[in-house]
Amino acid sequence: MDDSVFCSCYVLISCDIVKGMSLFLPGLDLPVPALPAGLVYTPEFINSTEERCLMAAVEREKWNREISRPRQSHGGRHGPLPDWLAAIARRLADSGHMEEVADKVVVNGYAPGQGIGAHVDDTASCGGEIAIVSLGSLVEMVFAEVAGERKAAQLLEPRSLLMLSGAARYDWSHAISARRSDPVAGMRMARQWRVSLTFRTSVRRGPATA
Ligand SMILES: O=C(O)CCC(=O)C(=O)O
Ligand SMILES: [Fe+2]
Repeated sequence: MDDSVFCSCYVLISCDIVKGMSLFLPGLDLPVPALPAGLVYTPEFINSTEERCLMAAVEREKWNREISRPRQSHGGRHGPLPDWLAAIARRLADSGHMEEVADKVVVNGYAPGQGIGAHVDDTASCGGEIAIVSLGSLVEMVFAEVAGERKAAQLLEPRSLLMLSGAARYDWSHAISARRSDPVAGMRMARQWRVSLTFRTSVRRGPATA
């Protein structure tokens, strides 16, 4: 390889490592930041027909795509989950991905360029397992240790399932950068309209004691 090409590649790669981005570097034995414990990624959790049906169900919600990251809440204090979400919640438990059947779901819509800031999901109202099903577009989710410096990233492909529990749920924040493309195999992949379904369980509080 011409030295100047090698140098510019090396600088780009070094910057990516410093930023903690995920890398796919065939033939180069460079460290990739470790993912948080408790993060389990499953590609193709649903099939493409199911994805289309779920997208159609979501579209019935009449999204306002003009507002930043529109979202809809189902279940929990809003009542029982609609059938199309209850079926996925049941499948998450039956397939062993979740210990409990999720009773609430947030549906997030993202136009290209929209993201979600770094956060840890509310611990007072949500249990220890979070399941995110992605529809429509690939996106990179970034993770940052709350009481440390470590960072990591995971590509979320359409139809995938991301499970967060343990350290990944409580000790690391997760975020999606507000930008129009994501790094894939050394290239940039343009985002499309993306919808995520985030399944959680309500924390049930016992009766107050005197
Ligand atoms: O859209 C996603 O994949 C993540 C959503 C999320 O983190 C949340 O609603 O708390
Ligand atoms: Fe979240």
